[in-house]
Formats: sequence, C-alpha cells, structure tokens
Amino acid sequence: MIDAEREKLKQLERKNGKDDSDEKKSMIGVMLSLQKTEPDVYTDTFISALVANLLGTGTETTSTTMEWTMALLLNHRNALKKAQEEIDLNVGGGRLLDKNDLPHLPYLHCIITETLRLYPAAPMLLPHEASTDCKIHGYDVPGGSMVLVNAHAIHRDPATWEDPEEFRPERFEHGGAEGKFMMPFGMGRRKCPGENLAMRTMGLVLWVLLQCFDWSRIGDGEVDMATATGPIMFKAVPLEALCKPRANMSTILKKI
Ligand code: HEM
Repeated sequence: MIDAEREKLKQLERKNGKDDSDEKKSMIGVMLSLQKTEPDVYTDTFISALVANLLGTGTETTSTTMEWTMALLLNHRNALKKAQEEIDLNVGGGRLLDKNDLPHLPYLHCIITETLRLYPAAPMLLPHEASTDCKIHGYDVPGGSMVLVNAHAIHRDPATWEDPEEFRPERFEHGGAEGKFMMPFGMGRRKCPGENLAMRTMGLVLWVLLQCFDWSRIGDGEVDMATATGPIMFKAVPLEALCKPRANMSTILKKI
C-alpha cells in the first residue's frame, strides 16, 4: 500500500514538477510527503502501524454499529417508516442521497445516536491509566491503576434517561437530550479521532440502504438483540434480513 502511494506521488511529481499540487492526497500520501522533511518520525514502519491501527479501530466499531442500527429498525417499524419518509421528503427518488443531504436528515441522526446510546461499540471504552494518585467519585485511585469506564451502564442509567432500555430516537429530537451525558466515542485527550468519519460513513451507508430498499425481518419473530461478550459489543447472532428494491428508486438502481 505504501509503495503504491509512493509510486503515485512520484508520478504526480513528474507531472507537476513538485509534490504539493492541488490534487487530493490520501492520508498515506500526506505522511509520505512529510517523510521528506521529517524522515526520523514518518518512517515506513510508523506509517504502516498507524494505518493498521486506524483500520483495526475504525472498521469493526463502525460496521457493528450499523448492524445494531438495522436490527433496531427492523424491530421498530415505525422508526424505519419515519426514516424513509424523511429521506423521501428531503431527497426523493430521483437520485442517490449523498453527504450534502446528511445535515437535512435530523431524524436519521437521532437514530444513530440512540443506537450508540444503547449499543456503544466499545462499551468499556479503552483502558486508561491514572497518571497520578487521584479521587474518582470519592474513591482513592493510586497512580498507575487501570481505569475502565462503563459507558454501557452510563448510557442506560435510569437517573438520567427515561425508559433507558427503550429504543426511542425521538428523545434526541429538537435538542431533547441536551445536557444528558453519553460518551460512545469516549472523551478528553484520548477521545476517538474517528468520530466524524464514523458518523458520516454510517449515515451515508445506512441511509442509502433505506432510500433504495424496503427491509423486513426473516420469519415472524423479533430480531435477536443478544450481545456477545468482549471489548467490542458485537451482536451474538449476526443479523439477517430481507430487502426489496423500492419502486421509486427503480430507475436509479438500474443505472448502478
Ligand atoms: C461507531 C464507530 C466508532 C466508535 C463507537 C468508536 C469508539 C471509540 C472509543 C470509545 C475509543 C476510546 C476512547 C477512550 O477510551 O476515551 C476509540 C478510540 C479510537 N478510535 Fe474510535 N470509534 C469508532 C470509529 C472509529 C474510526 C472510523 C476510526 C478511524 C478510522 C477510529 C479510530 C480510533 C483510534 C485511533 C482510537 C485511539 C485513540 C487514542 O488512543 O488516542 N475510531 N474509539
């Protein structure tokens, strides 16, 4: 991957005489450019470790959240219908929705936020370490201790959330949950740097799936919402669903 990007940069340089052209570079491309001025920092090992780290932390968290979202929608048909109505009203069936539509689809944003509240992909965040002796909620914590944050429990705290176990995206509408504490991406200096990317990716993928297809469960029963144990909150039973192209999207779907 690094060699391919290096070759691309070389070709760009040959074309433009320098490598700072207007053409957009990938993240690897940017780091390879920095390698020229700071070779000790941006070594090939550093670049591949960073890319592996981003892929490792960014893919399963995002895909599992999308799986939970679809599972929740299949068990809550009213929310699914309302989401499709929002898409039909704001985007219609004449084109595929794109990233510029996301700000105009607030209910869909509430659905993802509510999914992250109920099923935070990293329910205990990542392990942190107290750098010095400190007190947390009145408890003495010696420096060097591992500190785990139970975001899953915080998100379902009945003292904060009304009917915390219920999937109710409406609780986030019109700033309805303002001041209520949730942290699916952690917080502070080590907060997830991929939050914006994840929200945009999940929004685009899920809403195109809802725009183009009608979805239904397999069989009469509800989708099984059991969780597997582990650092990432996977579904214990992988989601299976049926989809059917929506009539108003047939022209677009035929062109893809
Ligand atoms: C729904 C999707 C995602 C969720 C729920 C999520 C959640 C989290 C959480 C809870 C942490 C630990 C924060 C803490 O301990 O305070 C974290 C760290 C991290 N995430 Fe994400 N993440 C997601 C997507 C992504 C994506 C798309 C990327 C990058 C492409 C990414 C890159 C990282 C990295 C590099 C860290 C470590 C940060 C550090 O240690 O300083 N994540 N993420």
